Amino acid sequence: MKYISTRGKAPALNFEDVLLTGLAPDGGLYVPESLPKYSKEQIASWSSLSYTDLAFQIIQPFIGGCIPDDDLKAIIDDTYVDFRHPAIAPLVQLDRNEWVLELFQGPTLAFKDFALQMLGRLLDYVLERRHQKVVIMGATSGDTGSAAIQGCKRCSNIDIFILHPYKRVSEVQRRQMTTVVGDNIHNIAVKGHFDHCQAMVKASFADQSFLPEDRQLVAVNSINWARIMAQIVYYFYAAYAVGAPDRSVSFSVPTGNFGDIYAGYLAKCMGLPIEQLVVATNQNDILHRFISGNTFEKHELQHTLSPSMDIVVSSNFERMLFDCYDRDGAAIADLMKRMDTETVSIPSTAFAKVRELFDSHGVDDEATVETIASVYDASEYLLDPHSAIGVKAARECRRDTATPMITLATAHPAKFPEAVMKAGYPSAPALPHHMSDLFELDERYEVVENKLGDVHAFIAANIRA
Ligand SMILES: Cc1ncc(COP(=O)(O)O)c(C=O)c1O
Ligand SMILES: N[C@@H](CCOP(=O)(O)O)C(=O)O
Repeated sequence: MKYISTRGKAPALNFEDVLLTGLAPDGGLYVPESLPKYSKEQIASWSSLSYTDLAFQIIQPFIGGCIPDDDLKAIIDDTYVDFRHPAIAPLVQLDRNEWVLELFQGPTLAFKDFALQMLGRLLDYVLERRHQKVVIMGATSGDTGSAAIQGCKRCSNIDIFILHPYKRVSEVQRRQMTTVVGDNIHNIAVKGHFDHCQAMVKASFADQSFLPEDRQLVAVNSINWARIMAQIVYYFYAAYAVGAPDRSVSFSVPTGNFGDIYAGYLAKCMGLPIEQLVVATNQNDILHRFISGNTFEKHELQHTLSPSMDIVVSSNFERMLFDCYDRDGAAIADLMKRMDTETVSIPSTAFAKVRELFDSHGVDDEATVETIASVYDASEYLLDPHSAIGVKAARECRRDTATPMITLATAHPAKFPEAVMKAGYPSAPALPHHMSDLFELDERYEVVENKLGDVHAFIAANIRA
């Protein structure tokens, strides 16, 4: 298996090299040169596998022989041992043919754990084998950061630097990052918003001269292909539970950086019968506006009750557009440049493909709170604000009620007490037992101006020899 850049000008890499990078040198994102495609019979043959056995079947072809099968199996098994539910990704029924897939049963209470607990183990394995040390630089709106720190904290070959927007993540999210002790772990609170943090990470891949000569940057954001790969698995797993592949299934996905829903799109390309893929956004609705009207226009970032999705520029949309442009790297490079500075529409043939693949809906704070309240009233099920956006969008976009509609519940409500209490829930939802001392632990983080030079200086001063 080889990986190529969406901008067509970078050398193809194998899995191990793609794991140890972020953006391609031409500024693009790596994608598999070709995807494995499975028949209905092949997909049916995996329907009774455990989560980890299914993960092995889905992931193994993407590794392209870089990791022996037995070692890969051990990594996958170990990844999910700390998940609190035996099903790993349990499905909960809200109504007739309406479900939520709980992706928050991992150690840091968000869907990011599915990929980042695996990424940490994959990196540890590969770096030990290569006797190599790397620097991780990641941007977070709250959830990627804690999952990445949790996944990488024991890796002696990694120094990890996580940038979060100062005062713009929930207190639980901040403490999940800043209370983890380790001289290889650094939290940087940038006086800006998530897009500033993400832009700094991307710019750093283009010029790594701030690092010592023997180090390279590795991404933990979903620009890293390995993140996407691990997220494909739960689409298959959930679909089996509601009758696939004999029956089609639809998914609604709370969307920010477009990584999670892109994994769903890949599952569909691999043969899973997916009827609808609903892109559910908050008020930062650039994707909803684009999908519904073919106008890509950046608005100012808005701070919402679903802060993890307070994102303007969605990294992974480029991977999607690459396919809609028949994998024309030069055209994507030009489009991306224009999307940076102008309002853009894409040619009707490419847009028709986008429309065929996705439905979308934008949900404001008021509707988010209403959805949390109405679902709780109807079924005593407490949604976090991001998952509530998914449920609301699913209800708005659903084409038929005969097809099961699964909303990805991307975070635990205890991470976002403000939104949940606005919806009438009487108190802050309890944190799971393993986090019960979160508010008693000391925090450590550095507040830094929104300047790339200041961030680089902090990183350079804190990399271990
Ligand atoms: C809780 C939560 N839900 C949804 C999302 C959106 O996922 P994606 O960025 O993969 O679109 C994020 C982060 O981006 C998140 O943290
Ligand atoms: N919501 C994310 C933002 C970063 O997205 P990623 O999936 O590209 O890492 C977060 O919680 O940090």
